[in-house]
Amino acid sequence: MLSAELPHNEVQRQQALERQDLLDTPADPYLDTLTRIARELFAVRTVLISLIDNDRQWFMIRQGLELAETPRCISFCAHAILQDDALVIEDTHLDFRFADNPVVLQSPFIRFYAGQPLHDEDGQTLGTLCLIDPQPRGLDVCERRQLRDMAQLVEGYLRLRHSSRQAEQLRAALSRAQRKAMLDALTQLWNRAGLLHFLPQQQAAAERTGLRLGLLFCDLDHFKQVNDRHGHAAGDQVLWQSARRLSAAVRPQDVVARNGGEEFVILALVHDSTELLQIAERMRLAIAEPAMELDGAQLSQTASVGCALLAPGETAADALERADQALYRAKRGGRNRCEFAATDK
Ligand SMILES: Nc1nc2c(ncn2[C@@H]2O[C@H](COP(=O)(O)OP(=O)(O)OP(=O)(O)O)[C@@H](O)[C@H]2O)c(=O)[nH]1
Repeated sequence: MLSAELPHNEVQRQQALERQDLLDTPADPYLDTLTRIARELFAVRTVLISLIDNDRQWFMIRQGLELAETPRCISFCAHAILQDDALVIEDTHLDFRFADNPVVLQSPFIRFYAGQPLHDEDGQTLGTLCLIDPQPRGLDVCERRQLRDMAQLVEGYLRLRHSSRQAEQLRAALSRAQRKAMLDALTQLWNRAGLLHFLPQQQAAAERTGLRLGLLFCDLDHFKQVNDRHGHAAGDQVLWQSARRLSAAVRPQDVVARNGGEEFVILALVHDSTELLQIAERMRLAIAEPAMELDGAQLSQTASVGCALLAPGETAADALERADQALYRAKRGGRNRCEFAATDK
């Protein structure tokens, strides 16, 4: 195996990566969508947005791969960033640089790789948009152009995101180390610590804007059976897909967290209970349809949702508790349904 050399401008490249503040960030619903389309368009097992950090490659977005990062020394993308255009390996077994790479010899058994370098506005290479498959194959001229075009969309989106106010606020509020500690490794959503961090911020935003803070608890139904019947890895895949679907079902400024196990909590600013229940229903439907994909097989999954509006004078902890009780009612009432915790306030 041949590890990639460092780019001649590695120091500036790392600085650019730090400046963009892309490492250890939660999954982004728009990039999720784009890479999902790429996966279907190119009919490959895995699509990644991979960022090349000092000693690791970190997957900012991943479709069809469980790993969150790998050491840089075995990274294909570390080779790809040395090129101007895509690095395409049609069959890793025939390439001395990769034939005995652990990710070729073991899971995910990479045979085909195509990585299009991603540049920032100053031309620094941050990482790649890459396609991976366990079968050898090529990329024709048209597919190479499509990959280039998609990478351009990713680059454009990252630039816009970088300059957006939201990113500014996130950066101001959290250091990278803090943010990393608040991310759930399996789903790339905020974890419970993240949820508790954002709760007072969302509460303050509600007061500032005159909106109400809605709290939604979403729990997958009979999830234990998924693990029991299909195995823990399949359960993890269902959690991953559920996380993506829930993120896509709400607005980017809403907070989506994994509260633990198979329970998700969403914080959303809304006008009233009608709007909150619409979001709850959207979340329920997002899990139910279409069926979850499990390595070719399909699995029906439903979720129950309990929601509450933070009442005037109420603590966020009490409102969370009421939303949790509403979830309990939804479960008791037959599951695959939404319940709202009414108050007289
Ligand atoms: N695969 C996987 N399973 C998990 C994870 N965290 C928790 N679980 C499983 O989630 C299941 C939750 O089971 P229960 O609390 O009984 O709930 P349930 O089967 O979903 O039933 P209801 O919530 O009552 O509809 C347990 O089997 C846990 O082992 C995880 O990270 N990965």
